[in-house]
Amino acid sequence: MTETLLDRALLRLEEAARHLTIDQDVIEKLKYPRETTKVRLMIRMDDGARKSFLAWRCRYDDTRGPTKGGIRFHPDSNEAEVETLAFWMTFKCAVMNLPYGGGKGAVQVDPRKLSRTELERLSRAYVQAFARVIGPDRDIPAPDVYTNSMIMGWMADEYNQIVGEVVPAVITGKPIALGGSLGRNDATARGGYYLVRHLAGELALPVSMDIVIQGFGNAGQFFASLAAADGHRIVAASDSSGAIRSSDGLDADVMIAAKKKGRTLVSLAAELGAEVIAPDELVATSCDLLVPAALEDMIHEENAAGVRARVVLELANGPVKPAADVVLEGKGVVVLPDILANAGGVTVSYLEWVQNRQGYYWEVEEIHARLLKIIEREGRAVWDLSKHRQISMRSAAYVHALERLATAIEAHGTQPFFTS
Ligand SMILES: NC(=O)c1ccc[n+]([C@@H]2O[C@H](COP(=O)([O-])OP(=O)(O)OC[C@H]3O[C@@H](n4cnc5c(N)ncnc54)[C@H](O)[C@@H]3O)[C@@H](O)[C@H]2O)c1
Repeated sequence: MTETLLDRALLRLEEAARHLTIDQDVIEKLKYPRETTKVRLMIRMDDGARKSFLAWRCRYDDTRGPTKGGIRFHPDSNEAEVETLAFWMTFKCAVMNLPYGGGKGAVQVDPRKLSRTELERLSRAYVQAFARVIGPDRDIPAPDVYTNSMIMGWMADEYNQIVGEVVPAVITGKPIALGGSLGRNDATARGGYYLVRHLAGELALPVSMDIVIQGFGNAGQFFASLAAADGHRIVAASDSSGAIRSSDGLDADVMIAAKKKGRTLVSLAAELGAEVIAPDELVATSCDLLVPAALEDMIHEENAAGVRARVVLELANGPVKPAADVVLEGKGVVVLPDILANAGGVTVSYLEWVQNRQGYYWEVEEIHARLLKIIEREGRAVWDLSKHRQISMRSAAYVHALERLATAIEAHGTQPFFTS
């Protein structure tokens, strides 16, 4: 049988369990998703035709609280990917000590081929189908790849219409006008940036870093902007059209402005005085920090040996395959793992949910300060654990999360069905 993405993700759980004395019941509970709902969404296209799209929502584990996780619109989305992303969310929320379990959703669609009205109908159809699955105390979606605050706004509105009341806490990553939080748009990148800054001394990173960014979307662009503002250099970057490189540094503002106009990075090469390179050359570019911010499995057995970075910051979910992890560890490259490195997004989503429930909204400085405090506290704990046990940062992050999950699973108790 071929190994799925979820099989590979579960290797991390087994690895972490070896470092802890935990009941086998805990592993049995975390090995499988609690529920995955699959539906076929039917929408009316602009030309009057009906078209259907497969969609899923997975609630992987809700031991520590309502399930939480984004909704992805992507042509390659599938059930195994949704369940794996939900598994990662379970551990991510536990690493950050957020009172949530893990969930995830997806629609198998290329949203770039839909008109705005078709996209809105599809987003509303998703909520119609999953209205009984989601809820502010049950399962709370958010944006992910190729979804954004506008889509979350439509989804929140649809939910409100179905239940007949205003329930902003059902979804995070909403527009500010509908109860979204200040500081949510750049939270994933900011969390990763705060983490690198906090551990820079331990990681022996220079004051001015050379940075390579793979995937120049939401997370990648905000990371570039934060890093450039502090005087670091972006020496290479890529999007789905290809990769560009310049040892003199690429202008982050120019790239971001061009991406907003729908241009590709490759089309900018001449203007930026950059060369166009192959995707694997990007990964092999000499730098201090490599930031994968695209999709899963982008650093694999074939290209891992070429990595010439001191540190890898996983802004994407699952960008380094387990086999590549082994190669990187052998080369002395430190990987700051996704469940910690990109947890800034769900952390500020949590702050958005808190604000929705309390009905009082914080200034952006308050959001940044709270994010900083949480990421530094948990980042430091994972770093100390990794040094203390002589294990990778990834294993340490999983151990840190698994301890919390195990405590919660045990605290729930077991119903004595078979006792006399
Ligand atoms: N946005 C968030 O809050 C958030 C939070 C946590 C994790 N993440 C993860 O970060 C990653 C990126 O998410 P995002 O929200 O920035 O998505 P996005 O859709 O805004 O950006 C993805 C980018 O990756 C690029 N890309 C796609 N295929 C590529 C390829 N083969 N090579 C190079 N680039 C490629 C796309 O062109 C796009 O620029 C995903 O793994 C996502 O799960 C995002």
